Order: sequence, then structure tokens, then C-alpha cells
Amino acid sequence: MSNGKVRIYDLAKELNRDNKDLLTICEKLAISVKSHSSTISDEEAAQIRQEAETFTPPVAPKPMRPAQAPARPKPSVPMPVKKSQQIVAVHSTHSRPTPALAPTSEGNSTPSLVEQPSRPVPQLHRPPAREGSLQPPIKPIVRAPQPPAPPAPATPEVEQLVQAQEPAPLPTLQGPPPRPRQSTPSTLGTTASASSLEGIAPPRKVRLPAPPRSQQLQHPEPLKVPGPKISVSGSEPVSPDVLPKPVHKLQPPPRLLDAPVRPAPPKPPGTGTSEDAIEVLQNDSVNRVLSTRGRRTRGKTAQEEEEELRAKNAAKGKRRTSGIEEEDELDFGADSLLKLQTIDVSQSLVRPPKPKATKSSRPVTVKPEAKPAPKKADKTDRRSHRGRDRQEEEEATRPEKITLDGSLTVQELAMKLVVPESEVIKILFFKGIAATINQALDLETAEMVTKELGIEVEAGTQESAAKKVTEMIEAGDLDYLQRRPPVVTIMGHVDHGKTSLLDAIRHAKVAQGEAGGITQHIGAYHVDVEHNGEPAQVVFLDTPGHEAFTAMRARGARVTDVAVLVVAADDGVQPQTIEAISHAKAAGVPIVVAINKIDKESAQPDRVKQELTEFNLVPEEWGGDTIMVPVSALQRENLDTLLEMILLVSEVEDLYANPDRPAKGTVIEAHLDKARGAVATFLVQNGTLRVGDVFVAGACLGKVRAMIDDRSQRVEAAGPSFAVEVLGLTDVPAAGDEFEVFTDEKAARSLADQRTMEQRQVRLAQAMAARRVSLTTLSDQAREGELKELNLVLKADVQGSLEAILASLGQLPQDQVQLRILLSAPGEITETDVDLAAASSAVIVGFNTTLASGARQAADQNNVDIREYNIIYKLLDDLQAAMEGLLDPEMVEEELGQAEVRATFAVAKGVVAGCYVQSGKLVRNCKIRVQRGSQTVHSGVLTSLKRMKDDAKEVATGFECGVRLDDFQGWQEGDVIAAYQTVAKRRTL
Ligand SMILES: Nc1nc2c(ncn2[C@@H]2O[C@H](COP(=O)(O)OP(=O)(O)OP(=O)(O)O)[C@@H](O)[C@H]2O)c(=O)[nH]1
Repeated sequence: MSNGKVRIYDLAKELNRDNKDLLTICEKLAISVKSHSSTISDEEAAQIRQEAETFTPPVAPKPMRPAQAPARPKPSVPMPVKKSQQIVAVHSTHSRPTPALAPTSEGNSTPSLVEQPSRPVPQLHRPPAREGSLQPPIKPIVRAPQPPAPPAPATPEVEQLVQAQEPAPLPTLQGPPPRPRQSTPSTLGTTASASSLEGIAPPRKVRLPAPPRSQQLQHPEPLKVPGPKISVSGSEPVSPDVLPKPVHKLQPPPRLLDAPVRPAPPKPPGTGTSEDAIEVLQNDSVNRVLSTRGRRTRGKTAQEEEEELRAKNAAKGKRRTSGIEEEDELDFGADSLLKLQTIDVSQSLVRPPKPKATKSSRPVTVKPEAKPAPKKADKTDRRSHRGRDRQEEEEATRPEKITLDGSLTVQELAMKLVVPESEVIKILFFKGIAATINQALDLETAEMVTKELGIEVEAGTQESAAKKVTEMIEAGDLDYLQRRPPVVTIMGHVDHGKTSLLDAIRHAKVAQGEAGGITQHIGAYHVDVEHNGEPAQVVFLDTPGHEAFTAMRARGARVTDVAVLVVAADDGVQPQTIEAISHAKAAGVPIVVAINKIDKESAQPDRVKQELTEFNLVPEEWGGDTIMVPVSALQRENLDTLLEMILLVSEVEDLYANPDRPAKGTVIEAHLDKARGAVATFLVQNGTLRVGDVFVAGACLGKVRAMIDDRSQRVEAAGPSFAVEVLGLTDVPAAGDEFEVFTDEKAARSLADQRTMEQRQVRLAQAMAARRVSLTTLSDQAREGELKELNLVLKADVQGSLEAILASLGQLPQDQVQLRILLSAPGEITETDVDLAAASSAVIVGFNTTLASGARQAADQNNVDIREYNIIYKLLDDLQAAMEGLLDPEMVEEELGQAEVRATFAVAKGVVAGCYVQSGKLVRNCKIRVQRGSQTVHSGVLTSLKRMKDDAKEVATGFECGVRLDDFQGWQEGDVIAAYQTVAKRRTL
């Protein structure tokens, strides 16, 4: 007692009574207490004391199994007088009901069990038991003095359990204090399950309030339902007399195995199956997931469940987790099932439900830091800091459909999808693609990610890119349209002869000069041909064939009117052939197939045709509509026919433009020329480009200083479909950027400024996103200290080089050190790049490019490392080495030398060992070990080293020296000093 307050359990002790007795007295005296730990006033305590003198613990109005009790000749389980709360399986009597007892249990036993008029049960809303439902194997505590145990019905297992749990018999059944969260029906059910599980389940401390008789009478159905009734959730009543049967229901593994991967078949409401048993898991989270599914099989939607749960929690005054705990608790009793279901569980975990289905099935990875850049999402962040709110918001703002047009970075895709970048990275990761935030994704991959998130990709997205050609034409041009030459892209697998073919067509040996046989840049070439007796022209875009240039090739197709697909007759359809077909088809560009190398003996043109039919390219002679021309680039065979066919195919295309207007078109390639500055190849798609024209290409302002055609001739004007190299740019635009001539220089300048500003913002966003990566997408690994990062700012002469480098960097192993490209852009290294690198501790890598004025100085000031390369392999090697450098070095011992102690001298500061250096050297402050025979008698640092009387930094082999240590004086002649140093050895990736 303290402060005039008395706790119930203190009082119980004082009165030598059970807590429950006192609670009962309290109830009787209308003293409001919640539990035995509640406090009451002294007056109330006095009342209770008084009452306790005459109080006899109430005997249950009826024995638990009145019909069965007499049948028990002797109580198989000795009932304890006190601490009887853990009767485990009294209901197991139902597991094998004798025919004689069955009717009794229908009529009486259930009500008798729960009939506790003095304890109202708040939860009387349980639905009747549902057929076939599984009951979680729970061992409720029926705090009850019991009638003598029925003899026959109790299974041996149950009896064992009961014996284990209840060492002493209880004379009577005693009602528990009111507990609002349990109901008797579930008790029945859970107990039944427990018994059905052969008593393996551990005892549960679930106290069950007894519902009033009326409640019990509301649920007579379960007793009438033939067949097993087991409920997983413990919320449904179960017919006691059919309880043994579920044992068989639970056994068959095939049904359990089905559960994780197959949605539950429709069942009558409340119906449980063995699948539900999978809810029983040790892992809480798994339990929740599976419980959710289990509940759904009973016909509830996620929303209903959510609401129900909230309502439950509100009623309990607890948070949601408590609901889960309760659920887990209820499931606890079926540990035995775990053994049976381990495989099922793991299956369900490795195959999470598709995110598309419902909110709950979407991978929950939205973290505050992982918010993508979109402004809308940021606002949401500010409004609410709760993850769930944000996720809901995010999902609400998530588009149903998006349009993908060509390759884009992970970040750009995440912004489009309104998901955190981490989500995209995660999806890619699970698909086996390790991507960084700024990694470019090709269309196919982006589509895959989009679909994975349940967002539709708008059909014909590539069409928009292809239509760019026609979009170049404005309404004002319509009256002045003239036919223009077709722009042709040559595509195909590596080494199938693209360059040779173009070369053969142009009569110039371009291919011979190429190092490694890889075409490095997109070039454009004009070919004059005679068509229908009239002179005509075909413009060829030379696309590189190496895999690394896939993205660039995709861009090439955008401005293309006809695609020539080169397939080597001796090699057939190869991966890049297929890729080229899909690019051309996606862009809606007609394909002319050039079956090359027919001069070779191994050539099999028909095999090529056959293979191409698999891709819906059926040759005309086989009844299809694809023109296939067998050619030999080497022998210049059939080239005229090929050109003829290209013109024929392009005839049906709307190839018109208005040459009498300022030019518009696309940047085919751009690079920084050391002598000439920024140089770009423009393909004019409408109008005529002239020397002196002011233009904006991407974000770059320019004035055409000179134009050079593919024959290195200066030209004054370039009409539609012409490709010319343009000098006079202020910066290097990106391949694929559009250009447009402006008559008003001011307007051009302001547009360029505006675009530059936009680009800066994108860069800033990229930098911010890059920072977020460390906090979000990589947080898991970073948290474990497993992952380190190497930030890079990558600048190169041309887009093609960049793409090649990026593709190669993607191949570097990044499981221990993550490479993050903060920026990759063509052009020289500028002060802005240095700023970005400084802010993000990045290294700047320049490939075939130069430093803008001030960049070097800024780099020195900011301690930014700028590395310049002109050989890609060197760059890759260095970067790999740098990544390896980031790994924690391995500390290894390196032997320095050995000296023998020949004499010892006591000095003021200690003992000096007079030594002779036998090998290597002794170095002051190096580490040493003093060895005496095979024993190391001391390890430490060589603090004082003298040669004669002077301090020495080191003493080499063959010299004598004096060694004194601060922390060791026990020298003995013959001791050997082993000197060594620890060096950091770089680990490799
Ligand atoms: N026999 C024969 N060889 C050819 C023919 N066309 C090209 N080749 C050879 O095939 C090889 C590859 O030719 P390229 O023109 O470089 O092939 P490519 O597709 O442009 O290669 P990348 O630029 O690396 O994608 C060269 O050795 C050519 O000599 C042909 O018609 N007949």
C-alpha cells in the first residue's frame, strides 16, 4: 500500500487469495478495476477484505462437459487448485466424440463452457462457423476448475499435454476476468485445431471470456455442419464434434504448396483451407503477408480487411501492430505446421505477388529519401511525413500509361513513372540488371520496368520519333513541298558488311582505315543514282555496328526513311539483326534487306530469307512484301539493284519538304574538334541551311560559319535530306538534338539560354539524385558497410564515345564498389563539371576532350581529380583500379630485417640491447617482435635505435646497433629482433 492506494494483487497476497477471486469480489462490489495490477482506495480495500472473509470462489454454473463428466471414471488429468490457467486441450474431448456424447455436446456442452453470466463478453459478433475453415492451432487457457476429465474422448496426446500443463487438478470451472478480445467460439476452434495437430502446439496464454448463453445459442449451426470446420484466424466458431477431421485436411502437402503461388479459389465466405495453415510462421512479416492472403481466401478485399483491422485497433486502443501481434499469437499454436510448410513459405517469399495487382502487393520500398524529383511528389512530402500517406499519394499520382520514346536514364524513367529511383533500380536488380541512377536504359528495358509496375506503355511510342520527319513540316510549307531524297540507314549485325556495302556504294574504301573494324561515328553520305532514267539521290546514314552503339543506332532510325538491313549470307540472322529489325519496325520504317557476301562459298541466301520470315520479313518471291536483294559488297555485285529498290520503296513514302524556308533538322553527330571547335553533322529535314544562318541546336547557339559535305567539299547551302558538317557552334550539341534556324538572332539566343537553363536544372537534379542514391537505393548495402561508391563525371568528345564508355563501365563488377555516373555529356570539361564533382566527391574523366578555360584552376582549388584519356581500355583499366582502391586494403606484414641481441647494457632510461643486424635492416619506429627461441617475448615498436652513440633512422645488415624499447627491458643475449612493417595491400574486385 502506498499513498492510500492498494493494488489488487497485493491485497490478494495479503488475503491469501487468488487475484481472480479478488477481481470477482471487485466486480461484485462494483469496484471498477481492470486487472490485478489495478489500484483501489483504502476504503475499497477494506470493503474487499470484508467481503473476502465470506467469499467463496464461484463454482461454474455447470461443469464444462456435464454430459461427459460423469462418464469419466477417474480424472485423467489432476486438476490444480490454483494456477489453472493453462488447461490446454480440454476440447480435445471433441476430437473423438463417442456417439453417445455427440448430442450432448450439441445441446449442452458448448453453452456450458461459455456460460459465465457474470462476465459479459464484448465480442459477440463472430459469424457462425464456416464449413471447412481452418482454425489456428491455439491452446487457449481455460481458466477453470474442471469437472473430472471425460475418460474416452481425450486423445492421448492431449492428455499428455494437459498433464504437462496442469500439474494439479482443479475442482471447478471458474470464469476468467472479462477480456474483450477473445471469444469462446474461437477457443473452441483453436483448441480443436490444437488437438488436431496432435498436441504438438505449445500452450497458449489466451484467456477467454465466456460469452453468455444467448451468444452461444446463436451459433448452433457449426454443430450441425458435417465435415471439418477449422478456422485459421481463430475468429470463427468451429463445431467441436467434427474437429478431429481437420487433421486430414491439414496434411496433404500439394494444397499447401499451391498456396503461395496460386490465388485462392473462390470459396464460400468463411471457408478456410489448408492453405490458411501457411499463415503459421515464425516470421511476423511473413505471417502478416500470408495471413492477409489467408483472410482474402475467405472473400474479403484488402480494403475491407484494412477497415476491419482499423476498427479492431480503435476498439482496443492499440495500434495496428497489436492487431498483428494478436493474430500472430493466435497462430502461434501451430508450430508443428512450420515443419510441413517451410518450402511453401519460401516459395511464397521468392515469388512475391506482382505489384500490379493491389496496393498491398506492391513492393513497399518507398522511403522518404527515395522520393523522385518530380515537384508534385516533393509537395506531397512536405504535406505529410508519413510513409504510408506518401505512398498512397504517390500511387495516386502514378500514371496509368506512359509514353516511352527511346532510351532514357533510370532517373528519367523513375520521374516518368512517379516512383522512387530505388524502385526502378530494384526492379532491374531483380531482373539481373545492376543499374545506376544515371544509367541509360534502352526502350525494351524501360518498357519492362514500366510494365512491372503495372503501368501501361502507350503503343507506338517509337512512332512519334519516326514521325519527327513529318513534324518538321509545318502548315505554311504545304504549298511549297517538293520531293526530297530518301534518308537511308544501314543496319545489321557486326561484320555483316555495313561499312563495306556503303563503301562499295560510294566507291571509297572507308572500311579499310578503321581500327578494329568498328565504325566510330555516324556519318552521312550522298549517293547519286539514276532512277527511271532520271538522276536521283540517296542519303545514307552510316551507323556503327557495335553493340555499344545500340542507343545511337536507335536514334539513327528516327530520321530514316528506309532501313537497309544487311545480313551476311554466310552468317544469317544474328542478335543485332533482330535488334535492327525491331528498331526499324518500331519506327515504322520500311526495310530493304541486303543479303551480303553472296560471293562467298558458304553463302546461303535462302537460309537467310528463311530465317527472316520468322520476323515477318517474307521475300516478295515467296509471296511476301519485303524486298531482299542479294549483294556482294566486296565484288560490288547487284548494288545498282539495291539502290533501285531503295528508291522504289521510298517512292511510296511521303518524302516531301519545303526547301524555301529556314532549315530545321536533326543533329546526327557532334564532337569537339581540337582545331575547329565544336563540329556537328546536321541532317536538314526541311528548308535549306545556309552559311551565315543563326541556329539553335539543342541548347547550343550557333551561326553557320562553314558547311562541308561528305566529299569534304565546302557548300554554301544544304537542302532537304542533306547532311552537312557544320562549323560555328558555341558548344557541342547531343546527337539526336533538333536544330532550327532563326531569322531573329535574339530569339535564338533566348531559346538557347532557356534550354541551357533547363539543362542545368537537369544536371542539378542529377546531382541531387546521385546524392539520394547513397541514402536510399543503396542504403541497404551501404548500411552494412558493404558498398562503396565511386562517383564520376564523364565528358567525351562525342556522344558515341560516351555511349561506348558507359556500356563498358556497365560491365565492371559493381558488387563491392558502386560506380555512379553523376553526369555524362559530350564536350569539354568545364568549371560547372568541376563544381559538380567537388560537391559530390567525384572524379572527372575526360575522353578525347579538353579542358575549358578555368576548369583546371577550379579543379586544383577544389581538389578535384581530372583524368584525361584517349584510349578507352586505359580509361576502363584505371577506373577499375580506382574502384579497387576504394576497397578496404588488406593489411599485410612485410618483413624488414632481423637482428640478434649480442649484449645488454643498463642505462638510465632502461636497458639497451646491443644488436647485430643479420639481415635486412632495423628501422626506427618499425614494429618488432622479440623472439627467444620459438617464443615471442615481446611485440612492440622500436622506439630508440642508435648507431654508435648517435640516433639512427635505420641500420642495415652487417652493422651493430643499440636498441632500446620504452616498454620492454627484459632483454637477454641471443634474443632475436624481427623487424617488420604492416603495409596496406590493395584488394582486387
Ligand atoms: N566475302 C565478302 N566479304 C565481305 C563482304 N562485305 C564485307 N565483307 C567483309 O566482312 C568484314 C566486315 O565488313 P565491314 O564492312 O567492316 O562490316 P560492318 O558490318 O560494317 O562491321 P562493323 O562496322 O564492325 O559493324 C570485312 O572483312 C569485309 O571485307 C562481301 O560482300 N563479301
